[in-house]
Amino acid sequence: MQLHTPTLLVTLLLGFALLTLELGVAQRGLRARPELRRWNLGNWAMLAGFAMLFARVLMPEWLSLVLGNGLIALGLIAYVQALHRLLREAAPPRWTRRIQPALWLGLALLVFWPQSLRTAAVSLLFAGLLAPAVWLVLRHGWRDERSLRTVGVTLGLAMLALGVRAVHALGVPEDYQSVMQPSLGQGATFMMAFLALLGSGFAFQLAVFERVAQQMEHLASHDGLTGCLNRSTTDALLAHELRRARRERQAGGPAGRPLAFVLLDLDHFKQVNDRHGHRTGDAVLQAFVAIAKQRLRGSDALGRTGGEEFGLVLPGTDADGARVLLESIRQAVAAAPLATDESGRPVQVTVSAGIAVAPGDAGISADRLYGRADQALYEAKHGGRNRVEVYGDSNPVQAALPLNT
Ligand SMILES: Nc1nc2c(ncn2[C@@H]2O[C@H](COP(=O)(O)OP(=O)(O)OP(=O)(O)O)[C@@H](O)[C@H]2O)c(=O)[nH]1
Repeated sequence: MQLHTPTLLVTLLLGFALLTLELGVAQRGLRARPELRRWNLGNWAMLAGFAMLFARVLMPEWLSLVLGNGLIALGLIAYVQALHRLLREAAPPRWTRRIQPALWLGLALLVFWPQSLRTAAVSLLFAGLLAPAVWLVLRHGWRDERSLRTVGVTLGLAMLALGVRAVHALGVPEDYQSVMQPSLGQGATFMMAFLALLGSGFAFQLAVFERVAQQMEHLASHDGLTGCLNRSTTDALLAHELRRARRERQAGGPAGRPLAFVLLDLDHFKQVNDRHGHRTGDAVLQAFVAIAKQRLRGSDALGRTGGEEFGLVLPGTDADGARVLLESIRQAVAAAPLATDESGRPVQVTVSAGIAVAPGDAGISADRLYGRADQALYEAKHGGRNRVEVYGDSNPVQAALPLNT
Protein backbone atom coordinates (compact mmCIF):
# COMPACT_ATOMS: atom_id res chain seq x y z
CA MET A 1 0.00 0.00 0.00
CA GLN A 2 1.26 3.46 -0.87
CA LEU A 3 0.16 6.86 0.38
CA HIS A 4 0.21 9.64 -2.17
CA THR A 5 1.94 12.52 -0.39
CA PRO A 6 0.67 15.34 -2.67
CA THR A 7 -2.93 14.18 -2.02
CA LEU A 8 -2.23 14.15 1.73
CA LEU A 9 -0.76 17.61 1.49
CA VAL A 10 -3.89 18.95 -0.27
CA THR A 11 -6.14 17.28 2.32
CA LEU A 12 -4.15 18.78 5.20
CA LEU A 13 -4.10 22.16 3.50
CA LEU A 14 -7.91 22.07 3.31
CA GLY A 15 -8.14 20.94 6.93
CA PHE A 16 -5.93 23.77 8.16
CA ALA A 17 -7.84 26.25 5.97
CA LEU A 18 -11.08 25.10 7.63
CA LEU A 19 -9.58 25.48 11.11
CA THR A 20 -8.24 28.94 10.21
CA LEU A 21 -11.68 29.99 9.05
CA GLU A 22 -13.29 28.65 12.19
CA LEU A 23 -10.76 30.33 14.49
CA GLY A 24 -11.32 33.60 12.61
CA VAL A 25 -15.06 33.39 13.32
CA ALA A 26 -14.45 32.38 16.97
CA GLN A 27 -12.04 35.29 17.41
CA ARG A 28 -14.74 37.77 16.41
CA GLY A 29 -17.22 36.19 18.83
CA LEU A 30 -14.72 36.22 21.70
CA ARG A 31 -13.51 39.80 21.12
CA ALA A 32 -10.05 38.92 19.87
CA ARG A 33 -8.66 36.77 22.67
CA PRO A 34 -4.88 37.05 22.21
CA GLU A 35 -4.26 33.30 22.53
CA LEU A 36 -6.78 32.50 19.77
CA ARG A 37 -5.21 35.17 17.56
CA ARG A 38 -1.78 33.67 18.17
CA TRP A 39 -2.89 30.11 17.37
CA ASN A 40 -4.58 31.38 14.22
CA LEU A 41 -1.36 33.11 13.23
CA GLY A 42 0.29 29.71 13.60
CA ASN A 43 -2.33 28.25 11.26
CA TRP A 44 -1.67 30.90 8.64
CA ALA A 45 2.05 30.11 8.87
CA MET A 46 1.25 26.41 8.54
CA LEU A 47 -0.95 27.04 5.46
CA ALA A 48 1.74 29.21 3.89
CA GLY A 49 4.31 26.46 4.68
CA PHE A 50 2.24 23.80 2.89
CA ALA A 51 1.72 26.17 -0.05
CA MET A 52 5.49 26.71 -0.27
CA LEU A 53 6.15 22.96 -0.29
CA PHE A 54 3.75 22.74 -3.21
CA ALA A 55 5.33 25.70 -4.97
CA ARG A 56 8.39 23.59 -5.81
CA VAL A 57 6.97 23.42 -9.34
CA LEU A 58 7.32 27.22 -9.58
CA MET A 59 10.58 27.83 -7.68
CA PRO A 60 13.88 26.09 -6.99
CA GLU A 61 13.39 23.06 -4.75
CA TRP A 62 15.83 24.26 -2.10
CA LEU A 63 13.92 27.54 -1.73
CA SER A 64 10.59 25.74 -1.51
CA LEU A 65 12.01 23.48 1.24
CA VAL A 66 13.57 26.28 3.29
CA LEU A 67 10.47 28.49 3.08
CA GLY A 68 8.02 25.59 3.56
CA ASN A 69 9.79 24.08 6.58
CA GLY A 70 10.60 27.51 8.04
CA LEU A 71 6.98 28.62 7.92
CA ILE A 72 5.78 25.35 9.45
CA ALA A 73 8.35 25.82 12.25
CA LEU A 74 7.04 29.37 12.81
CA GLY A 75 3.53 27.93 13.02
CA LEU A 76 4.63 25.48 15.73
CA ILE A 77 6.31 28.31 17.66
CA ALA A 78 3.07 30.30 17.46
CA TYR A 79 1.22 27.32 18.98
CA VAL A 80 3.67 27.33 21.91
CA GLN A 81 3.14 31.08 22.32
CA ALA A 82 -0.65 30.68 22.25
CA LEU A 83 -0.54 27.98 24.93
CA HIS A 84 1.79 30.12 27.02
CA ARG A 85 -0.72 33.00 26.79
CA LEU A 86 -3.62 30.81 27.82
CA LEU A 87 -1.91 28.89 30.61
CA ARG A 88 0.56 31.39 32.06
CA GLU A 89 -1.40 34.56 31.15
CA ALA A 90 1.87 36.18 30.16
CA ALA A 91 3.62 37.48 27.05
CA PRO A 92 5.32 34.78 24.94
CA PRO A 93 8.67 33.59 26.34
CA ARG A 94 11.67 35.37 24.82
CA TRP A 95 13.28 32.22 23.46
CA THR A 96 10.41 31.81 21.00
CA ARG A 97 11.57 35.01 19.25
CA ARG A 98 15.32 34.63 19.76
CA ILE A 99 15.43 31.15 18.26
CA GLN A 100 14.05 32.27 14.89
CA PRO A 101 17.23 33.55 13.10
CA ALA A 102 19.09 30.36 14.10
CA LEU A 103 16.16 28.32 12.86
CA TRP A 104 16.20 29.88 9.36
CA LEU A 105 19.98 29.55 9.17
CA GLY A 106 19.81 25.89 10.21
CA LEU A 107 17.12 25.12 7.62
CA ALA A 108 19.18 26.85 4.91
CA LEU A 109 22.25 24.75 5.80
CA LEU A 110 20.18 21.54 5.75
CA VAL A 111 19.63 22.08 2.03
CA PHE A 112 23.09 20.58 1.46
CA TRP A 113 22.25 17.36 3.27
CA PRO A 114 20.83 14.23 1.58
CA GLN A 115 17.04 14.20 1.52
CA SER A 116 16.56 11.38 4.05
CA LEU A 117 18.95 12.95 6.58
CA ARG A 118 17.26 16.30 6.08
CA THR A 119 13.83 14.74 6.68
CA ALA A 120 15.08 13.19 9.92
CA ALA A 121 16.62 16.47 11.09
CA VAL A 122 13.54 18.57 10.21
CA SER A 123 11.21 16.02 11.88
CA LEU A 124 13.30 16.14 15.06
CA LEU A 125 13.35 19.94 14.91
CA PHE A 126 9.53 20.04 14.64
CA ALA A 127 9.19 17.51 17.49
CA GLY A 128 11.58 19.60 19.59
CA LEU A 129 9.51 22.74 18.96
CA LEU A 130 6.38 20.90 20.13
CA ALA A 131 8.03 19.66 23.34
CA PRO A 132 7.55 22.97 25.26
CA ALA A 133 3.87 22.98 24.22
CA VAL A 134 3.32 19.48 25.61
CA TRP A 135 5.25 20.38 28.77
CA LEU A 136 3.10 23.53 29.24
CA VAL A 137 -0.11 21.49 29.05
CA LEU A 138 1.17 18.76 31.38
CA ARG A 139 2.58 21.21 33.91
CA HIS A 140 0.00 24.00 33.85
CA GLY A 141 -3.13 22.86 32.03
CA TRP A 142 -3.85 19.21 32.77
CA ARG A 143 -6.15 19.97 35.69
CA ASP A 144 -7.84 22.99 34.10
CA GLU A 145 -10.10 22.80 31.07
CA ARG A 146 -10.79 19.22 29.92
CA SER A 147 -10.17 20.14 26.28
CA LEU A 148 -6.60 21.03 27.23
CA ARG A 149 -5.95 17.34 27.84
CA THR A 150 -6.96 16.69 24.24
CA VAL A 151 -4.58 19.47 23.16
CA GLY A 152 -1.77 17.82 25.17
CA VAL A 153 -2.50 14.31 23.87
CA THR A 154 -2.76 15.38 20.21
CA LEU A 155 0.43 17.45 20.42
CA GLY A 156 2.14 14.46 22.07
CA LEU A 157 0.90 12.24 19.21
CA ALA A 158 2.28 14.71 16.67
CA MET A 159 5.64 14.59 18.46
CA LEU A 160 5.58 10.81 18.46
CA ALA A 161 4.75 10.63 14.75
CA LEU A 162 7.57 13.07 13.97
CA GLY A 163 9.99 10.99 16.05
CA VAL A 164 8.95 7.81 14.20
CA ARG A 165 9.35 9.69 10.90
CA ALA A 166 12.92 10.67 11.82
CA VAL A 167 13.83 7.08 12.73
CA HIS A 168 12.11 5.73 9.61
CA ALA A 169 13.90 8.22 7.36
CA LEU A 170 17.25 7.12 8.80
CA GLY A 171 16.37 3.40 8.59
CA VAL A 172 14.72 3.38 5.14
CA PRO A 173 16.40 6.28 3.29
CA GLU A 174 15.21 5.02 -0.12
CA ASP A 175 11.64 5.99 0.85
CA TYR A 176 12.72 9.61 1.35
CA GLN A 177 14.30 10.62 -1.94
CA SER A 178 11.74 13.40 -2.29
CA VAL A 179 9.07 14.93 -0.04
CA MET A 180 6.45 14.04 -2.64
CA GLN A 181 7.59 10.43 -3.08
CA PRO A 182 4.64 8.02 -2.59
CA SER A 183 5.54 5.73 0.32
CA LEU A 184 3.61 4.14 3.19
CA GLY A 185 6.09 5.11 5.94
CA GLN A 186 6.68 8.64 4.73
CA GLY A 187 3.00 9.28 4.00
CA ALA A 188 1.68 7.72 7.23
CA THR A 189 4.05 9.59 9.56
CA PHE A 190 3.46 12.87 7.72
CA MET A 191 -0.33 12.38 7.88
CA MET A 192 -0.32 11.35 11.56
CA ALA A 193 1.83 14.29 12.63
CA PHE A 194 -0.18 16.97 10.87
CA LEU A 195 -3.63 15.44 11.50
CA ALA A 196 -2.76 15.42 15.21
CA LEU A 197 -1.70 19.07 14.95
CA LEU A 198 -4.98 19.88 13.22
CA GLY A 199 -6.88 18.11 16.02
CA SER A 200 -4.95 20.06 18.65
CA GLY A 201 -6.12 23.30 16.98
CA PHE A 202 -9.80 22.34 17.30
CA ALA A 203 -9.24 21.24 20.92
CA PHE A 204 -7.39 24.48 21.71
CA GLN A 205 -10.36 26.46 20.44
CA LEU A 206 -12.65 24.45 22.74
CA ALA A 207 -10.29 25.06 25.67
CA VAL A 208 -10.48 28.82 25.10
CA PHE A 209 -14.29 28.61 25.01
CA GLU A 210 -14.22 26.64 28.28
CA ARG A 211 -11.95 29.25 29.86
CA VAL A 212 -14.23 32.11 28.75
CA ALA A 213 -17.31 30.30 30.12
CA GLN A 214 -15.57 29.82 33.48
CA GLN A 215 -14.56 33.48 33.60
CA MET A 216 -18.12 34.60 32.80
CA GLU A 217 -19.47 32.30 35.50
CA HIS A 218 -16.99 33.77 37.98
CA LEU A 219 -17.87 37.33 36.98
CA ALA A 220 -21.57 36.62 37.40
CA SER A 221 -21.17 35.18 40.89
CA HIS A 222 -18.27 37.19 42.38
CA ASP A 223 -17.58 40.76 43.35
CA GLY A 224 -15.02 42.31 41.02
CA LEU A 225 -13.27 44.46 43.66
CA THR A 226 -12.80 42.02 46.53
CA GLY A 227 -13.11 38.66 44.79
CA CYS A 228 -15.65 37.36 47.30
CA LEU A 229 -19.17 36.22 46.37
CA ASN A 230 -21.64 38.86 45.23
CA ARG A 231 -24.97 39.62 46.86
CA SER A 232 -27.21 37.33 44.82
CA THR A 233 -24.84 34.36 45.14
CA THR A 234 -24.58 34.89 48.91
CA ASP A 235 -28.38 34.98 49.17
CA ALA A 236 -28.68 31.83 47.05
CA LEU A 237 -26.03 30.05 49.10
CA LEU A 238 -27.73 30.94 52.38
CA ALA A 239 -31.10 29.68 51.07
CA HIS A 240 -29.40 26.51 49.77
CA GLU A 241 -27.71 25.78 53.12
CA LEU A 242 -30.99 26.30 54.99
CA ARG A 243 -32.82 23.96 52.58
CA ARG A 244 -30.10 21.36 53.05
CA ALA A 245 -30.41 21.58 56.84
CA ARG A 246 -34.20 21.15 56.50
CA ARG A 247 -33.78 18.11 54.21
CA GLU A 248 -31.32 16.53 56.65
CA ARG A 249 -33.79 17.07 59.48
CA GLN A 250 -36.69 15.55 57.50
CA ALA A 251 -34.59 12.55 56.49
CA GLY A 252 -33.79 11.91 60.15
CA GLY A 253 -30.16 12.79 59.48
CA PRO A 254 -27.78 14.65 61.77
CA ALA A 255 -30.42 16.97 63.19
CA GLY A 256 -29.09 19.72 65.35
CA ARG A 257 -26.51 21.06 62.88
CA PRO A 258 -26.93 24.81 63.31
CA LEU A 259 -26.06 27.44 60.74
CA ALA A 260 -24.86 30.95 61.52
CA PHE A 261 -25.34 33.94 59.25
CA VAL A 262 -23.36 37.10 59.96
CA LEU A 263 -23.57 40.62 58.58
CA LEU A 264 -20.32 42.62 58.90
CA ASP A 265 -20.09 46.34 58.22
CA LEU A 266 -17.00 48.56 58.30
CA ASP A 267 -17.52 51.45 60.71
CA HIS A 268 -17.62 55.06 59.50
CA PHE A 269 -16.42 53.98 56.10
CA LYS A 270 -17.71 57.19 54.53
CA GLN A 271 -15.04 59.04 56.55
CA VAL A 272 -12.33 56.75 55.12
CA ASN A 273 -13.37 57.71 51.61
CA ASP A 274 -13.74 61.39 52.48
CA ARG A 275 -10.36 61.65 54.26
CA HIS A 276 -8.20 59.29 52.24
CA GLY A 277 -9.90 58.99 48.86
CA HIS A 278 -11.98 56.33 47.13
CA ARG A 279 -8.99 54.33 45.91
CA THR A 280 -7.70 53.94 49.46
CA GLY A 281 -11.23 52.95 50.48
CA ASP A 282 -11.09 50.20 47.85
CA ALA A 283 -7.72 49.00 49.19
CA VAL A 284 -9.19 48.88 52.72
CA LEU A 285 -12.10 46.75 51.49
CA GLN A 286 -9.67 44.33 49.83
CA ALA A 287 -7.44 44.15 52.93
CA PHE A 288 -10.48 43.52 55.12
CA VAL A 289 -11.60 40.60 52.93
CA ALA A 290 -8.09 39.13 53.03
CA ILE A 291 -8.06 39.26 56.85
CA ALA A 292 -11.53 37.69 57.11
CA LYS A 293 -10.76 34.92 54.59
CA GLN A 294 -7.62 33.90 56.47
CA ARG A 295 -9.81 32.92 59.39
CA LEU A 296 -12.56 31.01 57.54
CA ARG A 297 -12.98 27.26 57.04
CA GLY A 298 -13.36 25.73 53.59
CA SER A 299 -17.14 25.36 54.06
CA ASP A 300 -17.62 29.02 55.12
CA ALA A 301 -18.55 31.58 52.47
CA LEU A 302 -17.96 35.32 52.49
CA GLY A 303 -19.99 37.58 50.20
CA ARG A 304 -20.16 41.31 49.60
CA THR A 305 -23.78 42.25 50.21
CA GLY A 306 -23.40 46.02 49.79
CA GLY A 307 -20.77 48.78 49.54
CA GLU A 308 -18.95 48.16 52.82
CA GLU A 309 -21.23 45.39 54.07
CA PHE A 310 -20.42 41.68 53.94
CA GLY A 311 -22.41 38.51 54.63
CA LEU A 312 -20.84 35.39 56.09
CA VAL A 313 -22.49 31.96 55.84
CA LEU A 314 -21.14 29.56 58.48
CA PRO A 315 -22.61 26.05 58.11
CA GLY A 316 -22.43 23.82 61.18
CA THR A 317 -21.65 26.78 63.46
CA ASP A 318 -23.53 27.77 66.61
CA ALA A 319 -23.64 31.18 68.29
CA ASP A 320 -20.54 30.56 70.44
CA GLY A 321 -18.47 29.35 67.48
CA ALA A 322 -19.56 32.31 65.35
CA ARG A 323 -18.82 34.75 68.14
CA VAL A 324 -15.27 33.40 68.61
CA LEU A 325 -14.61 33.67 64.86
CA LEU A 326 -16.08 37.17 64.56
CA GLU A 327 -14.17 38.38 67.62
CA SER A 328 -10.96 37.15 66.02
CA ILE A 329 -11.79 39.03 62.78
CA ARG A 330 -12.84 42.17 64.66
CA GLN A 331 -9.65 42.25 66.73
CA ALA A 332 -7.41 41.58 63.72
CA VAL A 333 -9.05 44.45 61.80
CA ALA A 334 -8.71 46.89 64.68
CA ALA A 335 -5.16 45.81 65.57
CA ALA A 336 -3.28 47.48 62.72
CA PRO A 337 -3.86 49.85 59.78
CA LEU A 338 -5.36 48.01 56.80
CA ALA A 339 -3.79 50.30 54.21
CA THR A 340 -1.88 53.52 53.67
CA ASP A 341 -3.24 56.34 51.54
CA GLU A 342 -1.45 58.13 48.68
CA SER A 343 0.33 60.43 51.18
CA GLY A 344 1.55 57.43 53.17
CA ARG A 345 -0.89 58.00 56.04
CA PRO A 346 -2.03 54.76 57.73
CA VAL A 347 -5.74 54.00 57.54
CA GLN A 348 -7.22 52.20 60.49
CA VAL A 349 -10.80 50.98 60.56
CA THR A 350 -13.01 48.89 62.77
CA VAL A 351 -15.81 46.49 61.96
CA SER A 352 -19.17 45.71 63.54
CA ALA A 353 -20.90 42.35 63.16
CA GLY A 354 -24.39 40.97 63.76
CA ILE A 355 -24.81 37.21 64.14
CA ALA A 356 -28.04 35.24 63.70
CA VAL A 357 -28.20 31.48 64.15
CA ALA A 358 -30.62 29.08 62.50
CA PRO A 359 -31.03 26.30 65.10
CA GLY A 360 -30.56 22.78 63.85
CA ASP A 361 -33.91 21.53 65.17
CA ALA A 362 -36.27 24.14 63.69
CA GLY A 363 -36.71 25.77 60.30
CA ILE A 364 -36.29 29.45 59.50
CA SER A 365 -36.45 31.25 56.16
CA ALA A 366 -33.39 32.94 54.67
CA ASP A 367 -35.17 36.31 54.72
CA ARG A 368 -35.94 35.96 58.40
CA LEU A 369 -32.40 34.92 59.28
CA TYR A 370 -31.03 37.83 57.23
CA GLY A 371 -33.40 40.20 59.05
CA ARG A 372 -32.19 38.89 62.42
CA ALA A 373 -28.51 39.36 61.48
CA ASP A 374 -29.40 42.88 60.31
CA GLN A 375 -31.09 43.58 63.64
CA ALA A 376 -28.00 42.33 65.53
CA LEU A 377 -25.76 44.50 63.33
CA TYR A 378 -27.99 47.49 64.06
CA GLU A 379 -27.50 46.85 67.77
CA ALA A 380 -23.73 46.60 67.31
CA LYS A 381 -23.68 49.93 65.48
CA HIS A 382 -25.88 51.65 68.02
CA GLY A 383 -24.00 50.07 70.89
CA GLY A 384 -20.87 51.97 69.89
CA ARG A 385 -19.49 50.04 66.84
CA ASN A 386 -16.35 47.85 66.81
CA ARG A 387 -18.51 45.16 68.38
CA VAL A 388 -19.99 41.73 67.76
CA GLU A 389 -23.65 41.19 68.64
CA VAL A 390 -25.63 37.95 68.55
CA TYR A 391 -29.35 38.23 67.77
CA GLY A 392 -31.34 37.66 70.93
CA ASP A 393 -28.26 37.74 73.13
CA SER A 394 -28.41 40.05 76.11
CA ASN A 395 -24.63 39.97 76.69
CA PRO A 396 -23.02 41.66 73.74
CA VAL A 397 -19.27 41.49 73.45
CA GLN A 398 -17.80 44.85 74.29
CA ALA A 399 -15.16 46.26 72.05
CA ALA A 400 -11.67 45.81 73.32
CA LEU A 401 -10.19 48.57 71.21
CA PRO A 402 -11.30 52.17 70.73
CA LEU A 403 -12.72 53.38 67.45
CA ASN A 404 -9.98 54.99 65.43
CA THR A 405 -10.22 55.88 61.74
N1 LIG B 1 -14.05 53.06 48.34
C1 LIG B 1 -15.26 52.51 48.23
N2 LIG B 1 -16.29 53.02 48.96
C2 LIG B 1 -17.49 52.46 48.84
C3 LIG B 1 -17.72 51.38 47.99
N3 LIG B 1 -19.03 51.04 48.08
C4 LIG B 1 -19.58 51.90 48.97
N4 LIG B 1 -18.66 52.74 49.45
C5 LIG B 1 -18.82 53.85 50.40
O1 LIG B 1 -19.13 53.34 51.69
C6 LIG B 1 -19.71 54.42 52.43
C7 LIG B 1 -20.83 53.88 53.28
O2 LIG B 1 -21.21 54.91 54.10
P1 LIG B 1 -22.42 54.80 55.12
O3 LIG B 1 -23.48 53.89 54.56
O4 LIG B 1 -22.82 56.18 55.49
O5 LIG B 1 -21.84 54.02 56.34
P2 LIG B 1 -20.56 54.33 57.26
O6 LIG B 1 -19.94 55.62 56.95
O7 LIG B 1 -19.69 53.12 57.18
O8 LIG B 1 -21.21 54.40 58.66
P3 LIG B 1 -21.66 53.22 59.58
O9 LIG B 1 -21.92 52.03 58.71
O10 LIG B 1 -22.90 53.70 60.24
O11 LIG B 1 -20.55 52.97 60.54
C8 LIG B 1 -20.17 55.46 51.40
O12 LIG B 1 -19.34 56.57 51.50
C9 LIG B 1 -19.95 54.76 50.06
O13 LIG B 1 -19.58 55.67 49.04
C10 LIG B 1 -16.63 50.88 47.22
O14 LIG B 1 -16.74 49.91 46.43
N5 LIG B 1 -15.42 51.47 47.38
